[in-house]
Amino acid sequence: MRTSMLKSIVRRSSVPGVSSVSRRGFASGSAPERKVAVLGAAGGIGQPLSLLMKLNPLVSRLALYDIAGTPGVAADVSHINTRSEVAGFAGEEQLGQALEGADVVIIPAGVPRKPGMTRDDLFNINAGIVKSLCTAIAKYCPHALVNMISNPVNSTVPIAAEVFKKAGTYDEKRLFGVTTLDVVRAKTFYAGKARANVAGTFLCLLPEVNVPVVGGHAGITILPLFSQATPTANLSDEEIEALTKRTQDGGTEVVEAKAGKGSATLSMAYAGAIFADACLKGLNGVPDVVECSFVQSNVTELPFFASKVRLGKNGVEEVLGLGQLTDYEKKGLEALKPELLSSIEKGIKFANAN
Ligand SMILES: NC(=O)c1ccc[n+]([C@@H]2O[C@H](COP(=O)([O-])OP(=O)(O)OC[C@H]3O[C@@H](n4cnc5c(N)ncnc54)[C@H](O)[C@@H]3O)[C@@H](O)[C@H]2O)c1
Ligand SMILES: O=C(O)C[C@H](O)C(=O)O
Repeated sequence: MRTSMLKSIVRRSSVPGVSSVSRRGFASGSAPERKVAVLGAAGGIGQPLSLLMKLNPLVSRLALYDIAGTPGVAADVSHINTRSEVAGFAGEEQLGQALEGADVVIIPAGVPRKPGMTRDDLFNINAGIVKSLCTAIAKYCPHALVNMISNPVNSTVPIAAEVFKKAGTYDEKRLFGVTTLDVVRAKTFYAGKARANVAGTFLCLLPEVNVPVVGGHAGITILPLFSQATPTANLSDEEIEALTKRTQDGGTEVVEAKAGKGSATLSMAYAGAIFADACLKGLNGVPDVVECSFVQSNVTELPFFASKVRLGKNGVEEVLGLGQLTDYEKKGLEALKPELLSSIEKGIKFANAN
């Protein structure tokens, strides 16, 4: 009775990008056991992200960790009648337990921006938080796929890589900077201009919008490739420029609208849930799972770079190239490199100095 009820709820789940796996071949009952840990689970992103991961039929165990507040979040989320068992962990002494056996660790821990700040202004606080969390990941779940959300992503991912290298656990295939929100924004803004269907549905015959976003995750380092957007649309240079700028400034648009009460949380939770779902699908052997992510890369001369990545049973299966760029995009690519490199180097230096 309980199992059939649960299956029907999972089938009915309508979170875009989350329920599709059960549609694509894994009945909830046959999906492998997967533990997901959310670090920073009591925060603005952490809470809705925990909810979305609870709705994901691919998750069998959900560990919610924060410095405080997680028992309440876990109790609340655990009453939702979906597959996963939920446990809350609060305080450093419980971090190991939260991480043990995790297949995917999602990190939205750290302070958000206020108006007037850049993401790099968060470095001083968030670098230390990420470093200590990654030290624990190296100890308790060295093979987990790590989805880094904490800003500045352009630096926190290199910090994580250095921590894992020092611990002897680094596997470049398992470390991801989550840039999915840039893609989500680019799709939304493009669909508005191109009058396309913003997200695929069963009932709509129009193709779903897709826009690759490459580079990094801050200001001009965010480079949407609207020349590769699908479905194609006949947009003017001015329209492409405006779309590019709006995508690059999407985070700031939310920070200013929230007027001191933080940055994007709900859209980020949605984006984080899509990316974690893609990681789980890859681990489970679903073919052709491709998402943009900030990973160790040879696509440019920079050691880390966001581009399309094929996900598989070991994490990154293939880092895909940039494809054909327009002159405008080539200019954007060259312009972003110095800033992105300096953020990467700042992260590496921090991890090795402290
Ligand atoms: N990658 C992206 O696209 C993206 C998008 C939005 C926000 N962010 C970033 O995500 C981070 C979190 O944003 P938010 O709005 O959820 O902030 P928030 O302040 O609402 O929540 C952060 C949570 O992290 C927790 N935390 C702090 N130190 C911790 C530690 N050592 N271990 C575990 N948890 C800890 C806090 O207790 C809090 O609950 C920020 O750095 C923000 O800039 C990234
Ligand atoms: O803008 C921020 O500070 C948060 C996040 O990186 C975003 O893009 O919304």
